[in-house]
Amino acid sequence: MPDPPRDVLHYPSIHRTFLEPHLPPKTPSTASPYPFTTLTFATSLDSQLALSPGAPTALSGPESKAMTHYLRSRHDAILIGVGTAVADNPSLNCRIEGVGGYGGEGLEGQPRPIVLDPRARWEVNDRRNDSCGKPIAAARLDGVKWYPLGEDVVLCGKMKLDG
Ligand SMILES: NC(=O)C1=CN([C@@H]2O[C@H](COP(=O)(O)OP(=O)(O)OC[C@H]3O[C@@H](n4cnc5c(N)ncnc54)[C@H](O)[C@@H]3O)[C@@H](O)[C@H]2O)C=CC1
Ligand SMILES: Nc1nc(O)c(N)c(N[C@@H]2O[C@H](COP(=O)(O)O)[C@@H](O)[C@H]2O)n1
Repeated sequence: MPDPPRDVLHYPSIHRTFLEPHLPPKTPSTASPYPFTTLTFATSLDSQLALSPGAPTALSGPESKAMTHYLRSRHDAILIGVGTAVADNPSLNCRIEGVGGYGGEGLEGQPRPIVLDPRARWEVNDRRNDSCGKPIAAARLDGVKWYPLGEDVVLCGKMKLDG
């Protein structure tokens, strides 16, 4: 088996046990028509998300970063806004040990990246396709249509753009 990439992250089983009640069930439930959604973000002590608008800022320490990637492994998709896509050019893959590309096979445990981009500001590059191999879906909200930019369609339901 090839060595995992150097940026592989480890998340201890004791922490996984603690998180389990807050995670989507491993067996999908049909009880709700809505997706199981988890909001995750890092803030500074003075409640900032970034040093300034558009400045990529690493706030998480190693344990928190590993937890974020474990959460990614337990969700089907990871959704960000277009400002974040433009500012950070994020990978949006999962780098926890055991997922596809990090000791696992194929795309196992890799979330699908989704960028909410109602005015088509984001210039798509191929970085995310390279990193996790899944097509990217960018959503335009006007007219409640969804425009897939890869081979797949991601259906997230209808959304209304105010104003
Ligand atoms: N520290 C952390 O954990 C994180 C930090 N960030 C940082 O946050 C900053 C960007 O975040 P945001 O300002 O939230 O911008 P954003 O552009 O990432 O997210 C806002 C989203 O809301 C949509 N939107 C705006 N008005 C709307 C409306 N009326 N109806 C429906 N959708 C609407 C926009 O199209 C956009 O997709 C960046 O600097 C990024 O680095 C982003 C994610 C996590
Ligand atoms: N968990 C967390 N900690 C931070 O300090 C952050 N700045 C973020 N930002 C979010 O993660 C994205 C970067 O993802 P990749 O590591 O490139 O895959 C970034 O775009 C924000 O959504 N998160």
